[in-house]
Amino acid sequence: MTETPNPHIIDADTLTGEMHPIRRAVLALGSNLGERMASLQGAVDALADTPDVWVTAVSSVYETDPVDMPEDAKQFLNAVVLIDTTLPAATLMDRALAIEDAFHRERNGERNAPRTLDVDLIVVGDRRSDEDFLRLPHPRAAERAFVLKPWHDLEPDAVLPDAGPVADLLESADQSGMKKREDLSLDVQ
Ligand SMILES: Nc1ncnc2c1ncn2[C@@H]1O[C@H](COP(=O)(O)OP(=O)(O)OP(=O)(O)O)[C@@H](O)[C@H]1O
Ligand SMILES: Nc1nc2c(c(=O)[nH]1)N=C(CO)CN2
Repeated sequence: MTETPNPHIIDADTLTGEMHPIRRAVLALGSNLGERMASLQGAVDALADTPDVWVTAVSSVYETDPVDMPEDAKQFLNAVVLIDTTLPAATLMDRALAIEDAFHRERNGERNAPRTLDVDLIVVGDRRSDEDFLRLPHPRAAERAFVLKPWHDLEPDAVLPDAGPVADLLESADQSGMKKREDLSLDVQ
């Protein structure tokens, strides 16, 4: 499937018209509604099926207390996926939103609403962006244990640009309310 970059954003790569370099990206997945594992596995499969995206690692699955959500919000399953990609970051964002939509993600305009599937771009190579449509690095990743812990499991030496080593961020983050689900795992095709 060929995808068109979001017309509202002109990626630096798009302007050059050159072959895109391969970049590593870190994506965070979350689900707290419906068939949570099916949604997370579906997201991994959809990423793996995306042309010019190669899934290189998938973390363990963590069950986590909802953070900054309504009191009656249900527990999340969270995981992190590492990919290599030649897609421009804006195209990857479009793809992430399309994958969320495919899993019946309903948007009511509220941030932090319960969701069948959330696909967040945490970092995409050294790409920086400060648009509403795409902020990179993800502005709230540095304090989210549900992102940092599975990422750290996969890449103990990872660094979140502008924030610091993931290991240090994780030490400062609130890790209560999250536990590894040893009985669950995500497959990579
Ligand atoms: N790095 C990013 N990853 C995912 N979505 C992003 C990113 N930067 C900007 N967005 C935009 O944010 C919107 C999605 O917001 P959403 O409702 O999923 O927020 P949220 O998941 O509730 O909160 P949070 O952004 O804190 O995870 C989309 O329109 C998307 O284009
Ligand atoms: N535990 C947990 N809490 C959240 C999550 C999430 O994925 N897991 N996502 C949010 C908005 O993206 C807000 N709060």
